Amino acid sequence: MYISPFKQEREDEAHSLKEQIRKWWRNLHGAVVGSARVFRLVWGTSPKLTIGMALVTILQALLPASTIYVNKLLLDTVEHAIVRHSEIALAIRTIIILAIVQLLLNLGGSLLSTLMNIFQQALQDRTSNHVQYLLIQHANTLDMAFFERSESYDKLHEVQREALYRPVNMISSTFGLIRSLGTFFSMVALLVQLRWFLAVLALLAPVPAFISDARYGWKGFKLARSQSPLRRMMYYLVNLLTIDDYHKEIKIFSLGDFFVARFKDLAQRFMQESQQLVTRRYLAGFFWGMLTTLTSSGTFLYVALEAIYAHISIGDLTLYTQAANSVQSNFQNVLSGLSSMYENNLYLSTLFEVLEMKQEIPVPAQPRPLERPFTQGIEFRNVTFRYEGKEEPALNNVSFKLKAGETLAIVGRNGAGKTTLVKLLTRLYDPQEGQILVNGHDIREYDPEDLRSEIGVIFQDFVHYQLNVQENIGVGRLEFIEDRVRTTQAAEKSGATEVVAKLPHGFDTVLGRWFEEGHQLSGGEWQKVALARGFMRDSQLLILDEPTAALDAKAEYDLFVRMRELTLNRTAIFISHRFSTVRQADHILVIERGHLIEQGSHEDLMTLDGRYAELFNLQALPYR
Ligand SMILES: Nc1ncnc2c1ncn2[C@@H]1O[C@H](COP(=O)(O)OP(=O)(O)OP(=O)(O)O)[C@@H](O)[C@H]1O
Repeated sequence: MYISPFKQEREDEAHSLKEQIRKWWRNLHGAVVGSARVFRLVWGTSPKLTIGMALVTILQALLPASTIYVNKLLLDTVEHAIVRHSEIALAIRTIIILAIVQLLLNLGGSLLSTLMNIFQQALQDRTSNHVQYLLIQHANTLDMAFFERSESYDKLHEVQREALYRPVNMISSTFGLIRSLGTFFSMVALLVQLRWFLAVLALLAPVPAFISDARYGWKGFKLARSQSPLRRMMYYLVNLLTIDDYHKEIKIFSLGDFFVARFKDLAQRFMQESQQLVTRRYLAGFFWGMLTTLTSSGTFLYVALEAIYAHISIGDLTLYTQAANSVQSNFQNVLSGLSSMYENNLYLSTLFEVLEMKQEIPVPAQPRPLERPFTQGIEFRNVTFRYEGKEEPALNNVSFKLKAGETLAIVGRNGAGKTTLVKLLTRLYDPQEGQILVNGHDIREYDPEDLRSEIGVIFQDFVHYQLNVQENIGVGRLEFIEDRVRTTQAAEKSGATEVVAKLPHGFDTVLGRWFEEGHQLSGGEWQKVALARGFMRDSQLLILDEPTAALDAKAEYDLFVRMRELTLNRTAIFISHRFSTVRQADHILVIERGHLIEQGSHEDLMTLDGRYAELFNLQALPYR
């Protein structure tokens, strides 16, 4: 059967209209539910300020109708006095009283808007701090996998950009809505007394403008979402050019202009897309707004004619025109309040989405306590792990055992899967297949926090905390963050003592360049400080991911002399590309593209004459 494309289009339109209405309803419902959630959030920030705002709103709602009514009374009194000269004295007294009431109402109005500004600003600051607090507190409970998804960054970025001010916006639009509704109904009551049909007209005129505005609000949100990666890239470029860590390389490779040009390019694209939408939004607003203006002018003309024919008084005329204008503008406020609630709700739904995300690594209901000391070491049983979105496993069917108190070295080329093994052992991820046992039990039986507290890890890309040395080392064990004796001991173990000795305020020197009087360290010095952090813990398992990569030959030698003592009776794992380090381990794993291809002691592996022997000889070659 042939279906005319036009008919099809109309059917599509009808279908989409139905869909649209359904969507509208859903969105309106969402906005109301959303506003309840936001209200709880803002209330949680400051109940007093929220109540203050609510009270001011109610008073503000009733003010315009009162002012207009007093105006009417004033004009009617004047008209009476002009017509009937005999009652002039009484009229003057009434006018003075009414003028005082009007003055008080005006002063009251200014006072209320001043109070509103104060409450709103105070609530705004508190709420954005509160939201930021909730956000970092929640982010702290999320897993590594969450932080590795680009859409997580988009959402976090959107939340940081929008969700800090939107809750108070939402509340003020809700209160604004209540205020407009209050004023609106009081005005309608005034208006209906005179001519009901003008009230209806005033009601209907702003509807198209509202529909158009809400539609553009939705489009704006969709655009902001789709532009999120673009914005993040811009943000990243700003970071590249403003953070000291990157500056050196950018200067030497003369990359500055290149990145600035890229930023400019992106900014232009970004501006073009969003400006087009903003222009269309305001033009549509202007166009539909004209309808309201026309209605308002028509009303005025009609009422003026009614006054000329003496169907209504002069007081009625002013009441009528002011009330009609006010009904229109307040109805428009109600509708745009709804549309802005809806828009705010879209952005805030991302905040709640992030806040509702749950930790994916399951924690057992009744975790098994970890024994001290470990008696059974570590075992990987047929462990296979794939990163999200990757086909090839980063670790494929890996099995090995390590006795308690032994040292293990892991070698392999870049990207072989060494760090991944450590991440699995510390439960930053769970393997898809196989089991990891610590002290004879699957690590999933332990509380991840307990497990991690028994492990001291220093990753290859450790954090350069822009804090003082004491804290940089102390964060290794928070309960002793201020304990100078312990941090000094840890620094001795890692070789950081000589670094500290050179600093102007010793342990109290702030490291890095971000804060005032910050002192920058060299790569190897930072590594010694980070290592000290690892030694702060009296953990049963020490893991060092390329601990000597940034150390000079003497520092590396010293560290390993100490390491023997330090790891005595303690299980230790280190990842290293330096075979002088690796050969000292009790057990060595050779990993290649996720597979464990060889394992044993240095002597075993040299006798085997396989990949380990090949790599070892390759590294030894230049020294022969
Ligand atoms: N977060 C991640 N998401 C997806 N893939 C990852 C992630 N981290 C690592 N990979 C991939 O997993 C593989 C193993 O990475 P891993 O970091 O374990 O290697 P590595 O042996 O420690 O390398 P290197 O010696 O360079 O530090 C690599 O192919 C890497 O691209």
